[in-house]
Amino acid sequence: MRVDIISIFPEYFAPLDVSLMGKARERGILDIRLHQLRDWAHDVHRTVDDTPYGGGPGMVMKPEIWGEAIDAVVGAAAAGGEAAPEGAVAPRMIVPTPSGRPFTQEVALEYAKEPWLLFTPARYEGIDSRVMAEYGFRLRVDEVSIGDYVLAGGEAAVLVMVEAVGRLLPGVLGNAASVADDSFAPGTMENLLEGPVYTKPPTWRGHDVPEILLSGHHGKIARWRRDEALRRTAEKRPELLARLDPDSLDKHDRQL
Ligand SMILES: COc1cccc(Cn2ccc3ccc(-c4cc(N)[nH]n4)cc32)c1
Repeated sequence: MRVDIISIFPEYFAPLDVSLMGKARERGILDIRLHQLRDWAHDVHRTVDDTPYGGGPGMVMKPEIWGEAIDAVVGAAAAGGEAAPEGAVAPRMIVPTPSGRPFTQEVALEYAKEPWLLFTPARYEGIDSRVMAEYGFRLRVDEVSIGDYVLAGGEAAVLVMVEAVGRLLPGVLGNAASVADDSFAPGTMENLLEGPVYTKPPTWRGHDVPEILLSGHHGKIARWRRDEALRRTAEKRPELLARLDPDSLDKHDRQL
């Protein structure tokens, strides 16, 4: 998967050089390319923002700069300037914003199927809306929110999304099963929160690991883990239980 990120703070993405994402880049599973938006600002101060039409606080990011940057990044492939990933003529353009559709595991799975993503994290009060209109159809623009709180810009949201999507790509996680066991992943534990996890020592500062986990009885362990997931979900995210397929709950589940 190719990932292009256009930002006035490309240094914000240094974390993508380390850990799982860093290894995925080294192994060629992820091809992440960073672009400094100001490289397409031609005035001496490399200005990327201006005052909002209609007045109001803050500044808005200028459409011309974004248009030139996106055309350069996307056009280079479309113009045959370089091999587009897996024949993709154009990327999916993803715009982080507080007013977007919720970014969920389902959306991460949707993005993980794309050969090429273009992230356009903004600053100030956002990007002139005509940019999303200009590329809406051709780049299948998706405006997404990573949560109901307001960040200072889109870069942190891009870090979150690249990690959530990157870990789903084949070969990135050592233990492929762990993706299938994710909370919110389709399958037996879907839409349930993770239960508690333990490792050695069996006792630590007077806290014992639940006996069942030391029993070696895999059927009972699986049952205990599902019970804990159901309990934790009922306690912390009851609304997720309402989304569960009733047929996926057995007699034992219903007794909890
Ligand atoms: C656009 O409307 C805004 C209103 C007030 C402040 C800001 C700040 N800001 C600028 C660019 C930007 C990109 C994403 C986010 C963001 C995403 C989520 N889930 N929270 N916050 C916030 C951003 C924007």
